[in-house]
Amino acid sequence: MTKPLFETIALIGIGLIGSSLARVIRAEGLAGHVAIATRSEATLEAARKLGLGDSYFSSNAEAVANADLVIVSVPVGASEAVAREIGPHLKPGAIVTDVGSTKASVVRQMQPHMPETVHFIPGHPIAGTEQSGPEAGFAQLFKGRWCILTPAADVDAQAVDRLAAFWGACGSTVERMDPDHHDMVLAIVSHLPHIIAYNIVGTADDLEAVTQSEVIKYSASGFRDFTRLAASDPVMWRDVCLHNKDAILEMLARFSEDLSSLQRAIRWGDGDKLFDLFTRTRGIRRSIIEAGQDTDAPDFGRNAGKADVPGAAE
Ligand SMILES: NC(=O)C1=CN([C@@H]2O[C@H](COP(=O)(O)OP(=O)(O)OC[C@H]3O[C@@H](n4cnc5c(N)ncnc54)[C@H](O)[C@@H]3O)[C@@H](O)[C@H]2O)C=CC1
Ligand SMILES: O=C(O)C(=O)Cc1ccc(O)cc1
Repeated sequence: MTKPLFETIALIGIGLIGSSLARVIRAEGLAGHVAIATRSEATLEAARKLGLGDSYFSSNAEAVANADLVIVSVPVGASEAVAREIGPHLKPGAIVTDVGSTKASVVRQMQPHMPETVHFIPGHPIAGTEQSGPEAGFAQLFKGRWCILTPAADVDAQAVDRLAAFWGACGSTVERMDPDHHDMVLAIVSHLPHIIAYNIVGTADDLEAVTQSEVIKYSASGFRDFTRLAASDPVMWRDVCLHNKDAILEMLARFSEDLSSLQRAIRWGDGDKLFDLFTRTRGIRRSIIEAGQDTDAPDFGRNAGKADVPGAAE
């Protein structure tokens, strides 16, 4: 039996991401001991029933006391409170990381509470679903996905390599990035799509009063895709919006400008403009699938040009 990557891992927060980590850590033998802490007693009890860890704590501070790796998996708005609690109890030499969907704000919230004796390396697995809670997790969640680490320039390189090796063992490919750059990129590829989904489903719900049950009755797959994203956890996404405010507002401004331009094209019957945009975006979808980034989608890459490929027929 090979030695685990870490003797003790503490998981703070045991929802979708924390419980998926617990499962992959167990499946891959990445820790000798997994300590779990979470805010509510009911969630801690659920984690215990699911057998996700080796020890369970109501106190975040107690859970981290002996840990070599601490992974904070809570809504980004709770990062400061957690860092304040655990800071004085961290073991010297420990690696402290998180999984939050925004990074600059997490650094601002957590860094001041980190003692100099620990290695603080923020992270973000680009992997998730619209589900939340400890029952929703699964060990394969991170497989074939990216994980972005945003360490400060002066962080110990060996500690960063060790954390990268951990994510690699979870099945992810690791990239390093500056926190502000991360926030700008994620604003367009993840945060805006969720905001647009919340908005369109909200608009349709408002229309429901006018159209009675037609919104549900005739909802086509396009609208259904939006409802999946719009079913994502309200606390998590409230916090993402509040904690990546600048980047999201900048991307929303760009988005609104482009939407106005599309609106004009429709109003003035500019079919060429519509056709050109729709052709360009179809190419983007295909290149994502060719790059193997969408495991649920039909494989345009292998079957390109064949008649039975959805969307390929002209
Ligand atoms: N859901 C997703 O698809 C993804 C989420 N993330 C990020 O992962 C983090 C966790 O998200 P999920 O696991 O989806 O959320 P979740 O709602 O499933 O779980 C959050 C957990 O944090 C706990 N918690 C809240 N405040 C706490 C505190 N002060 N101390 C200890 N525990 C506390 C809750 O009890 C719960 O167990 C968030 O920052 C989110 O932005 C990152 C990638 C994907
Ligand atoms: O469910 C989906 O489609 C997602 O986009 C999951 C997701 C949500 C938040 C993240 O920070 C990363 C991934």
